[in-house]
Amino acid sequence: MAAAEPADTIAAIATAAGAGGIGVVRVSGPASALIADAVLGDCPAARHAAYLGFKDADGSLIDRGIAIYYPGPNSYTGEDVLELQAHGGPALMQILLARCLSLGARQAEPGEFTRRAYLNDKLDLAQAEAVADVINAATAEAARSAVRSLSGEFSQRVQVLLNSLIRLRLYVEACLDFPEEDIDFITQGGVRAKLEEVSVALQRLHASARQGNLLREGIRVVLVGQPNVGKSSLMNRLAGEEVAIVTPIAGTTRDTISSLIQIEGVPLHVIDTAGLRDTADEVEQMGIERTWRALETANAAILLVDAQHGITGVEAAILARLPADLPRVWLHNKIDLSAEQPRSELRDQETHLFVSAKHGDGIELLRQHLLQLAGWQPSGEGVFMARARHLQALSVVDTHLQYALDQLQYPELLAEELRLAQDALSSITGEFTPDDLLGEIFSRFCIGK
Ligand SMILES: Nc1nc2c(c(=O)[nH]1)N(C=O)[C@@H](CNc1ccc(C(=O)N[C@@H](CCC(=O)O)C(=O)O)cc1)CN2
Ligand SMILES: Nc1nc2c(ncn2[C@@H]2O[C@H](COP(=O)(O)OP(=O)(O)OP(=O)(O)O)[C@@H](O)[C@H]2O)c(=O)[nH]1
Ligand SMILES: [Mg+2]
Repeated sequence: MAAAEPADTIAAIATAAGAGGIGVVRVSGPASALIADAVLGDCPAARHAAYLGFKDADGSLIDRGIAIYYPGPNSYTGEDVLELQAHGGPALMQILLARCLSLGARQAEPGEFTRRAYLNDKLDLAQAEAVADVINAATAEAARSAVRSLSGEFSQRVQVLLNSLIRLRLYVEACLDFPEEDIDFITQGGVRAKLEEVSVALQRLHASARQGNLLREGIRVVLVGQPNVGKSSLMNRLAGEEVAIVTPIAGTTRDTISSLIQIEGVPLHVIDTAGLRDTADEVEQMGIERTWRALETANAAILLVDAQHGITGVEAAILARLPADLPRVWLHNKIDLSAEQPRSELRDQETHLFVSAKHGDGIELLRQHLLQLAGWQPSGEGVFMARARHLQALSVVDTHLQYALDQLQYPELLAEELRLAQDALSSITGEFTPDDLLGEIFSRFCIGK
C-alpha cells in the first residue's frame, strides 16, 4: 500500500487546549528514544507506565508525570512513540512541548500522527477518518457509530464487497481469453446473476452508510412563518432551554439563531428565523433576508401556522417561495387557544401537525416526524459512521455496476466497468488514494491527533 513517510520525528500536545487534570505530549519517530533519555534520564521499559521527573535542558524539573515508551512497530503510529503525561496546565504543556522540539522533534501538523498510522498500515483510510469522527461526534449515538467504523466494521463490509467484485472481474477477464465459447455464458447466465448479487449487496451497504452519514452530519431544519406564530417558542421547546427571546410582540426575532439538538441520537440543527411579513423596519428586513438565505441550505422546513387562523394567503405566499424540493411539514401551533387535540393529518400528501409549543402538546409527534423527514430508519442494529466521501464513492460503484449490467454482451467493456467499480470501492479504505486527497482528509484533524 502506501509508501513510508520520511523518517523525521514529530511532537504535539495531544490533549485539548486549556486546563485539564492531565495533559499529554506525544512524540513519534526515530528520535523518540533519545528524547526519552534526555527528558527522563533513561528510556522507560517498553509499554510500561513509569512515574518519573521530566527534566528541562538545565536539569530543572518541568513536572513529575507518567511516561510511556512504545517501540515501533507496536505503537499507535507504527513508529517509536513517547508519551509524556503531565499535569494538564497550558503553560506547563508548552514548556514540555518546547523541550521535545529543542531535542530535534518538529511540531506535528494536524492529523499527522494518524496519517502516519495510516501510512504504516495500522489503520485503513476509513478507520483513520473515523478517528476524527469519534473526536468530533455531536451525539452519543454518533460517537458509538464512529467507534464501530474505527474498529473496522465499515471497512470489513467494504472488503467483503470488494472480494466479490474482484472474483467476478477475474472471471470475466479469464473469459476474455476464450471469447468464442464463453461470451454466451456471460450474456445468458452466471455473470448476470453474480453481478446482480453484488449490486444488491452494494445497495445494502449504501443504505447503511447513508444512515451513518446522517449521524455524522445531522440535518438543518428551518422554522419559518409569520411573526408571532411561535417559532422561537418552538425552538426553545425543542432545545429544552431558552435559546431565543419570546415576546407577544410581532417581529421579536431579528436574526437567525441556530441550536443543535438531538432526537434519538440524530443531530438536528434547528434554525429559528425572523417572521416573514412586509415591513418598513430596516433591521427586520435584513432579518427576513436571512430567513430566505437559511432556507437555501436547509434540509427541511417547518412551516408554522397559528392554529386559530389556519393557513392564510400569507402562508400560501411563503410556500410558493420555498425551494420546490425542500421537504416540509405544516405545524399548526397554539392548539391550546383553539381547543384542538394534538394530532397528525395528511392533506394533499403534505403532513399537518397540531401542537402547542408553549405547553408541549404534540411535540413528540413532531420529533418523530422530523426523524422521518431526515430519512432516519431505526434498524435496531448498530450503525457505522460514514462520510460524504464514502457515499460518493458508493454512488460511483453503483453507476459502474449498472453500466456493467448494460454491457453483458461486450466482455471488454464489462471488464472495464468492473475495474472502475473496484477502484471506486477501494478508494474508501484508501488502497489507491491520491496524495492531495490524503492531504485534505488529514488537514481537517486537530493537532496532536
Ligand atoms: N495514552 C494513550 N491513550 C490513547 C491513545 C494513545 O495514543 N495514547 N489513542 C490514540 O488514538 C487511542 C488508542 N489507540 C491506540 C491504538 C494502538 C496503540 C498501540 O500501542 N498499538 C500497538 C500495540 C497493540 C497491542 O498491544 O495489542 C500495535 O498496534 O502494535 C495504542 C493506542 C485512545 N487512547
Ligand atoms: N397560548 C400559546 N401561546 C403561544 C404558543 N406558542 C407561542 N405562544 C405565544 O405567542 C407569542 C409569540 O411567540 P414567539 O415564539 O415569540 O413567536 P415567533 O414566531 O418567534 O415571533 P417573531 O420572532 O416575532 O417572528 C408569545 O407570547 C408566546 O408566548 C402556544 O403554543 N400557545
Ligand atoms: Mg421569534
